[in-house]
Amino acid sequence: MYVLCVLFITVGACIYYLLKTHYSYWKEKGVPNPPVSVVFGNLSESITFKKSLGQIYHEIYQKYTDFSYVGFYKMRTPGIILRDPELVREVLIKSFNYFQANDLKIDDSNDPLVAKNPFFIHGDKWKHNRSLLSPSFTSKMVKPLFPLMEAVCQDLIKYLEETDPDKKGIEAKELAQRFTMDVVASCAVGLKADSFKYENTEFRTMAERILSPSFFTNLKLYFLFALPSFAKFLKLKFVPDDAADYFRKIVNQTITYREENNIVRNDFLNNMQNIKLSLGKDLFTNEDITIHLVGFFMDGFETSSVVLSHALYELAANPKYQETLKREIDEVLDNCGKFDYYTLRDMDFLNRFLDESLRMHPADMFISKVCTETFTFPPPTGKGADVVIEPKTPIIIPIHSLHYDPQYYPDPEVFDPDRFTKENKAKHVKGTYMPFSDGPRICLGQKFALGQIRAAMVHIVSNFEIRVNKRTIQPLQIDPTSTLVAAKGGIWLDFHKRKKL
Ligand code: HEM
Repeated sequence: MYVLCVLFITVGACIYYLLKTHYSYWKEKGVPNPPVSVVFGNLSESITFKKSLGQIYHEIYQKYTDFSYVGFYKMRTPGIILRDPELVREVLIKSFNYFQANDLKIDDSNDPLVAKNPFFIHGDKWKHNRSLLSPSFTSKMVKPLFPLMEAVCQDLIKYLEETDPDKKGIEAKELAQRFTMDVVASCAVGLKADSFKYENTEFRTMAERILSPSFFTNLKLYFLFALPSFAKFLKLKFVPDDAADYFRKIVNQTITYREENNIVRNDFLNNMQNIKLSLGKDLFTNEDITIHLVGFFMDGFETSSVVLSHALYELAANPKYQETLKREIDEVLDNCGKFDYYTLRDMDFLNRFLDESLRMHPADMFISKVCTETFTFPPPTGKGADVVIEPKTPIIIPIHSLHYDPQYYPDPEVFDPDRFTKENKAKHVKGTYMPFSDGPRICLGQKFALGQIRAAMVHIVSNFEIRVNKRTIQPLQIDPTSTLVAAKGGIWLDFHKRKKL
């Protein structure tokens, strides 16, 4: 018994020593890092969902003010959190080739419908797919989709007119999800998802199986982001089999119907059919089309809902800006008679407002790249030896932290659209504002996303005065269980119909 105890303690001590020495990686390189817990590194509070990964990175960013970057341990893997905007630009733009991969591993054979989504791939495969998709996301291609977005805006207004007569409040994220779901279904594949009419259409149920935040989706995404090897072992996937089969069926049926009836509709599916025609059906198959359609949905639905719901909150919380926007809308209508893609794109106050809302509430608190070839960083204090960054090192770009750093945005908690006047924008330090990221991998769907968000905001403010319902926890707090940014307790708003003059 005595021998067993000694053996047990010795083995335990050895394991502890090995784990502890493993965590000396950054110290040996002269890079500061916060204290670690054995096994989980710096992520232990995220395991229990006490803090999200974004919140943990933000706290580290705020503590190490004298350094251009900080080391940390993603479980046992040494990673880096950038603090210096110049280094952020180095990683995202100037030395893109060394950091071109996102830190997310997808098992192609287990998750075939995300295998070619640009977000998850890199190298030549990424270049090829990005160049195939890019033409579908230019202003010229998004403009014809505007009438489809407007049709959904009409459904949204009708829904708001008929819902919540006793003003218990409408949850803005849920509202925004219905809106973006219908816009994506219509603009991607020509389907009427009817989310404002019915609670559970098949399209909505299947689409929500992919990304809509629930406890299990968040848990699954957490494993995929923080413990990719474990996620692989469990065979976790972004797109469950039934949802994958449903989208395959929709694509095959719609393509067959359009081909047999010579139907040409200005939408994403039509662009994909044109690629199939130019490359040939063996090089670009219906499965490829399904992959890109699901990608459109995965990349665009939840992100746009987050941004729209927070913009609606800021309108409600700042009545004077809401009235300024209403006046701008009235002026545009007086001058042009109606909205179109370009008139909304060029509305000065609307854009300043949205830029500021995206500063305070970027959908992703951070993006995570991974070093693919050995690279050298200057020393984190500016003095001493350069630091060699080895392949496979995760590099965190802390979008939220840069947006809230008072040296770049004074009084960062104050909502102020004037930060984004033309003159003030020119003074921003490069590399400090990036709700859509930057460089060759910058969000492909930015124009589409902003188009639909502007359309919804303008239609809502034309018809309703928005106020914050008392169910909203103010100031907004970040929900630590959510992968993308979400407000704890939800964003509850009242919509009061404006009287027509
Ligand atoms: C307001 C809504 C949106 C926000 C805030 C947003 C933000 C982002 C961010 C931060 C990235 C990461 C870029 C990087 O890895 O450096 C990204 C990538 C991407 N986004 Fe968006 N996005 C939005 C909407 C959309 C929409 C509507 C689509 C398409 C319909 C889309 C398609 C993509 C794609 C394909 C990528 C991967 C690009 C690449 O790696 O080459 N996004 N987005």
